[in-house]
Amino acid sequence: MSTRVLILGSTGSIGTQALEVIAAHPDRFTVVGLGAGGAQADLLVRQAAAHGIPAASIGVADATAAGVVADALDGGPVLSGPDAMTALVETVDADVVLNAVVGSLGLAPTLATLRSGARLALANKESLVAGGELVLAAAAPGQIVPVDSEHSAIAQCLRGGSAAEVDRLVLTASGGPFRGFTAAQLESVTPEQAGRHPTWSMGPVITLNSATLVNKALEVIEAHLLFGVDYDHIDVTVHPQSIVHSMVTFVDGATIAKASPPSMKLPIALALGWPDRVPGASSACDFRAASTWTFEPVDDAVFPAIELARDAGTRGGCLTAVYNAANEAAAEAFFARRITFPRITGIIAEVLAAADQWSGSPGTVEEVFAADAWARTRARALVARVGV
Ligand SMILES: NC(=O)C1=CN([C@@H]2O[C@H](COP(=O)(O)OP(=O)(O)OC[C@H]3O[C@@H](n4cnc5c(N)ncnc54)[C@H](OP(=O)(O)O)[C@@H]3O)[C@@H](O)[C@H]2O)C=CC1
Ligand SMILES: CC(=O)[C@@H](O)[C@H](O)COP(=O)(O)O
Ligand SMILES: [Mn+2]
Repeated sequence: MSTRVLILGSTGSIGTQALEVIAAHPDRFTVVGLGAGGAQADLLVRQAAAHGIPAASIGVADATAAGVVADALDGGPVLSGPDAMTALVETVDADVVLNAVVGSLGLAPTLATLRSGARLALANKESLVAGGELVLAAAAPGQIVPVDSEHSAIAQCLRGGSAAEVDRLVLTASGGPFRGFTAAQLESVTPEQAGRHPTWSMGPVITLNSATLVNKALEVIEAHLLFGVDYDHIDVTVHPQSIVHSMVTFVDGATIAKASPPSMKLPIALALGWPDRVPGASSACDFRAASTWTFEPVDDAVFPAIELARDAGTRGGCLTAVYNAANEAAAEAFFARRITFPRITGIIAEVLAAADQWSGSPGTVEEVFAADAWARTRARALVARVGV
């Protein structure tokens, strides 16, 4: 039977690649619903037409764009407004929900998916980082399948093994466009430079997060939550080729690595079809040709994002939500050229330093939203105070 897939964030980098995977495997997957923000209404309309999605199974956050989409489809209203993704999850019967929206606004749809019983193919790492233990508590065993390439790699390395055998998780990082830069050089880098990722083509926010190494920082928290491994047993190594997507070192000294050329189609297809692999999802490494893989330590003095995340994660509670929200606000300010690149992590550090009241475990999702809102307000105040 075909797996029914609901895609949140269908117009983005992950969403469009997921639709290509599904179109290439019509025998295995069927799209049953689409959701997006509304910035690309034309694309959403084309996707709906191509996959035969009725208006009732479409969600658009922006109300004006929702009207445009509904008019173009000529089939009645679409779900709209800030809760449209959650409403979509609650309305559309799906076996798998791919959460590929960007930012912690993905938290409510993540929780709605877990409530629905569908498998959550999770690209939106921010929802797990923000929701933390609350998300884990809402999930049935195995209900969350990671799409993020590193976590997909680790899940593959762990197949068939027992948790007691794991010694360390090793996340690989490309190092981003500013690998090897000094702190002084980072002072003058631009959003355009930060947008040129050396190995991956992705949406603008995760591309900037890769440049600051905040992406890797979020991924350390994501790995801690998904695999239950302590922060001091999670390493990050810079691997500029982005061929080894992550590794697991076991108690007997063995390290298992997962390697493939950099393409998100493999982890997307695997998460949609989990636990089965989808033949031809990506090309494979060609070991008949010479190649070189290198690994080097992170320069934590120049790129403090990962250490800040370890600290926030270890302090616990809502501080990972605070970390993420401070970053989202600071990234917005960097895109608007209101702050310099190093101020992004500077602001995260300052917000976290003042965030002791958020170190308790959240009892409800409203507490997470409150921590997120507090951190954004605080970060924006720092932006306004300092400027470029
Ligand atoms: N791209 C990649 O290779 C990888 C991405 N990820 C993660 O996947 C997620 C998506 O990343 P990516 O695809 O690159 O991002 P993009 O910016 O390319 O796409 C974001 C998607 O989210 C939608 N969106 C924006 N705001 C809202 C909203 N308020 N409600 C509903 N949908 C909204 C956008 O719709 P629209 O633009 O039409 O308004 C778009 O479809 C992120 O969490 C990222 O960290 C993880 C690993 C790899
Ligand atoms: C493809 C993917 O999973 C991204 O999260 C990727 O890892 C970003 O590259 P960096 O290693 O530069 O953060
Ligand atoms: Mn990743």
